[in-house]
Amino acid sequence: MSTALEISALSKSFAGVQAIRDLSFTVPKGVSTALIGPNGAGKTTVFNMVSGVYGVDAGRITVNGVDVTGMPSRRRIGTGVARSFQNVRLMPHLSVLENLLVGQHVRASSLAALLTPYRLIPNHRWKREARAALEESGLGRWADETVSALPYGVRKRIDLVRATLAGASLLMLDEPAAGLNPSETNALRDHLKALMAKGTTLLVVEHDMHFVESICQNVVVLNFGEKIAEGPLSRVRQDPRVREAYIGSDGEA
Ligand SMILES: Nc1ncnc2c1ncn2[C@@H]1O[C@H](COP(=O)(O)OP(=O)(O)OP(=O)(O)O)[C@@H](O)[C@H]1O
Repeated sequence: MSTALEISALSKSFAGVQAIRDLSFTVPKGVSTALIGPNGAGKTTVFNMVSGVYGVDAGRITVNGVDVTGMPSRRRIGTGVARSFQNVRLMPHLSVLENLLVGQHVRASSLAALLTPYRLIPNHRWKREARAALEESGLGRWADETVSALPYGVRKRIDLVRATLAGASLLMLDEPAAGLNPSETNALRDHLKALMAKGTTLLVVEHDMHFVESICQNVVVLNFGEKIAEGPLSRVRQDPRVREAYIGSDGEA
């Protein structure tokens, strides 16, 4: 089975604090995976290294077979990885469609393509694709609405459409269910399942274990920057090291 993400012997410290220590794990294509662990375990640091926000002190990161370890953040999208942040990063004063078109620019193959005035071309290919992706996700009716006017759960899902339109086959989600009400959580879950059915692999940091269980086939557990367990959630939550790590933390495993 080919791999969407391979992390090998990764380490990172900040001013003497070892945030990640000799971490290795693999996300096979099609096996959506959750990175879990108590607060401060190092989950966000891993996300930041995979997306290129932080450099690594040691180790290697491979996305879809391409070594991205020293690659600038903006070039990593070309390898098929995209990240959705906990706080949705859409431009609030633009319409949904405009936000998606801004995201599409990362796909521009040349300066000429980048400068194409898509606003002046009513049926620009990117516009058609963006509308089709919104329709497919059941979000078509919001296409021309200003983002700031939309409910949070809808914005969150538009952010997913943005990431996948930009060509992501490995989608990293930072606490996707945080701040959503139950019906928004269900809509998000359905949306993610539809993306997975189309071949997207997820890497998720999430504290809601019911949500993790419903979308991830595998979990990797971190504690103090080290991997302490790996496997299906049902098995991992029985692991004595995992149970011990969560005692005294406000998390739930
Ligand atoms: N930019 C930074 N500067 C200094 N220390 C940092 C930085 N980023 C993370 N750390 C430290 O690295 C460790 C891991 O933090 P990280 O945010 O990755 O954990 P986490 O598992 O994502 O936690 P949470 O569940 O609370 O978000 C912590 O000790 C944290 O204080």
